[in-house]
Parts: sequence; structure tokens; C-alpha cells
Amino acid sequence: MDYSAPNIAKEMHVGHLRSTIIGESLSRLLEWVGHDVLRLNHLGDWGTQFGMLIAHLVDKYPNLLDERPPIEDLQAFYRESKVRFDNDEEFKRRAHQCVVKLQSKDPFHYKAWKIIYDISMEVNNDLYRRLKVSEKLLERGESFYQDRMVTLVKYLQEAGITEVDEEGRTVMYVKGFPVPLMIAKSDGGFTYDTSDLACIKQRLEEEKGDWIIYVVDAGQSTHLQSIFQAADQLGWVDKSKHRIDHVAFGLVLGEDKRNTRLALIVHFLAMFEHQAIWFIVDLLCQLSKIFTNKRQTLGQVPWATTGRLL
Ligand SMILES: NC(=[NH2+])NCCC[C@H](N)C(=O)O
Repeated sequence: MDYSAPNIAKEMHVGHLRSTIIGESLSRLLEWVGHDVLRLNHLGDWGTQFGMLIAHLVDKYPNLLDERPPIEDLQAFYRESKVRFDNDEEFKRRAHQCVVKLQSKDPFHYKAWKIIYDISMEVNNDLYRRLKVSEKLLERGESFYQDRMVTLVKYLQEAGITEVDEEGRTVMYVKGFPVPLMIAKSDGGFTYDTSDLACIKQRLEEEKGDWIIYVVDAGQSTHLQSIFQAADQLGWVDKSKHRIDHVAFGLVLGEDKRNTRLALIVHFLAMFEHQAIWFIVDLLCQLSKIFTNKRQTLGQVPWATTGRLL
């Protein structure tokens, strides 16, 4: 079960909150009827933005290895580094070098990355505790797949499965999708497509998952469907054994999109301070305990009860 999956150094938004709650509910339910559920938090913890964050971190806190940088507001830190990245060519060049060093797991850059990761996860874990999200939810972000991405991309290129487009990018065409998957950027860097492709392979072949469920907003439907199709084309999926689903929920619009007034980007940590909400959450948890203690199969439970349990 792939759920929650916020992005490191950015604030978790309502889309991640919905994924967390739906994914956690489905996991509990499937576990309850006897499935062996592996809960995976596919964190956005890799990629080019970390170059800019590390470069800024190093400038601001030169002795970061001896003293933990006192960053209280990672969101503000992200904005500051983005402003520098967009306006300062020299900084941009250094940020780029940092990504290369990070992706080759250079110890200093890896430690700097881990500092940002840990600060961000403290905030996320606080929310998970409050929501009583299972401790079995495993932190397994995009970074986990770095070595697998290297191997996979090499294989795809050597097998002639990918092609290089007019802008020097390595792409893979997938049946039924006009836009190809972007496997490597022109500078060789990997993308969201690359990590999801390496990820589905790992889940099928190493985890031996027989049912993979992605609880992700509907805005990512095309991305996920093309990953599923690519996995099939590459011969990793055996339809008689494997089932892969995208549990799509409504699209969350960002502040930069139209329909801003309908957008629900909420500083929900603040919202959760209200005791009344905590009272209701606790009550629901107590109720769900009462129901889960009863050993019944799903078919015997009235749907209204199941709904309340979820
Ligand atoms: N395997 C996946 N792509 N899972 C969902 C990841 C969600 C992503 N971190 C986002 O915030 O959009």
C-alpha cells in the first residue's frame, strides 16, 4: 500500500492528508481480513531541489555537521533557497554540483541531505502520531531507488528500449500514451518517472507483491497508468498473479492553479490543535478498536458499520 507520500522540505498538504487517511483505512481493512500488508511511504526525498537546499544549508550553517542547524520553518528555508536559485547563476551552478554529489552518495552531501530529511520527518511524524497512523508505515522514499535507477536506466538504454529525443533526453514510449516517460534528463539526472519505474519493479520482483495499491490523487492518473503499462510491456507483470490499482481521489488544486478559492491547501497542523477535533478523532479510534476486536469476516459486517470503522 503506497500512501501518504509527502515531499520532504515542503509542507504536507490536504492531498497527502487524504492519501494518509484513505491508505491507512484500506491497510487496516485488508490486514483485518487477513492480507499481509506492507505500508510504504513513498516520500519525495530525492531530485534536483535537494541540490539547492543543500547549497543554501551549507552557506547558512557552515558548521552544520557539529551543530544541528536550528531550522524551525523548513518552508521558509525552501523559499529562501528557491529565490537564490532563480536569481543567482553562481548559486544555481553550485546547486547543480550538489545534486551530482548527493546522487553519487558523497558522505558530506548525504549528511546535509539527511539533516533536511530528519527535520521534515519530525513534523510529519508528529502528524502521524496525532492521527494514529500505523507505525508500520515504512519510510521508503524515492532515494531508496537510486542504485536501482542506475541499473535500470543502463539496462533500458542498452536493450534499445529507450530513445534520445531532440533535446537530448532519454525517453521511453509506452503503448497508448502519446507522451513518453522521461527516463533521464539531458544532464543525465533521473525524474519522477524513473523512480516510479524502478519502484514498481522492486515491488513486483523483490517484495513479491501480488497486489500493489497506489493511494494518490487523480491528477497523477496518467503518470501512474503509464508506469503500470510500462511495467507490463517490460514483462514484469503477470496478469494471472499480479493486481495493480490506483486508488484515485479528488484533485487538490494549488494556489498557482485556477479555481484558487476552491483549493484546499490547509495549514492543517494548526487546525488539528483544536481540541474538539481531537475529541472526535479519539472517539472514532475507540470505536474502531471495538469493531476490530470482533473477529468477523468483512462479509458479516454491515456496510454502515464498516463505514464507521473506516
Ligand atoms: N509511487 C508514487 N508516485 N506515490 C505517490 C507519491 C506522491 C508524491 N510525493 C506527491 O506529493 O505528489
